[in-house]
Amino acid sequence: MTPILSAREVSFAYDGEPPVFGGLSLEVPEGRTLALLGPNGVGKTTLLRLLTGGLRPSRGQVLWRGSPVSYSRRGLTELRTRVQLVLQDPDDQLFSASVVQDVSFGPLNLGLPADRVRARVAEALAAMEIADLADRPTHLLSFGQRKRVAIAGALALRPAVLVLDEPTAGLDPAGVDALLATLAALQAAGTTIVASTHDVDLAHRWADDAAILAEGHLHTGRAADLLTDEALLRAARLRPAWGPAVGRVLRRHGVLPPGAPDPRTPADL
Ligand SMILES: Nc1ncnc2c1ncn2[C@@H]1O[C@H](COP(=O)(O)OP(=O)(O)OP(=O)(O)O)[C@@H](O)[C@H]1O
Repeated sequence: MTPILSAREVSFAYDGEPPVFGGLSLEVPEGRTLALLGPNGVGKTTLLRLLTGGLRPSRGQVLWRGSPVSYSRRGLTELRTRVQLVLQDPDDQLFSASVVQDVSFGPLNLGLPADRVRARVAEALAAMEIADLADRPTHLLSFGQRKRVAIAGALALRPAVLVLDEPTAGLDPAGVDALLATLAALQAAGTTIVASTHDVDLAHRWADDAAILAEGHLHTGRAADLLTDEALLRAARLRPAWGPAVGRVLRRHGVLPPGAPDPRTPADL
């Protein structure tokens, strides 16, 4: 099946800087969740910006449903109505006076009528559990609250692909659980989700597929396989996931039958 979004042999360098990476390829299958992992500064944000049209590859192509993305104003507008990037720092994303104004911005920009904008905003605020913040000035909110507002702003556009740069950084544990529940509901409704993270446990718990960027190479595969590859995780300065480590010990002691899957959470265990 043609991936919904892909990068083919993509290279990128910021102006006057050495290349961040060269010749990376990635396929994002429709309807699945993909976690992007790798050490600080390896180029995860850069890759996410390339996939969402914010940056243009120096070489190679980004493809939407198998067709190269057009970097014309129209091509980029089309891409961005389908693919939404939520930045790591909400302050790079939020600029309106109140929460409701910020979350309304995208749908209003699409030219939707006021009642549909209101419905989408209410739905996005409810999904991120911030309906009570609707009329608050954005700049007075906490970091985690602003992060949820930024995600709600993307959800209000009902993208086919939601791309999140370190979405759980700065959220409290209940906030992480709420976000994962929202992402699960979005995936059940058909949304494809890509998220970068340094948290291998989270990726193991959440993602179908994984991509690990380390030492200039992008390793891709099923999350269950990639996130149990200890040598690769070490090269990417990542800690092995909790679930596979526990699974290995339990198998060694005969508590878990050989073919049984690793636990993903303590509740699973
Ligand atoms: N606007 C920019 N101009 C020049 N260099 C940049 C710019 N943005 C990022 N870089 C450089 O590009 C490289 C990749 O940065 P990027 O933010 O993509 O990494 P990352 O993997 O997301 O890191 P982190 O895990 O710390 O968020 C880094 O060396 C960074 O210094």
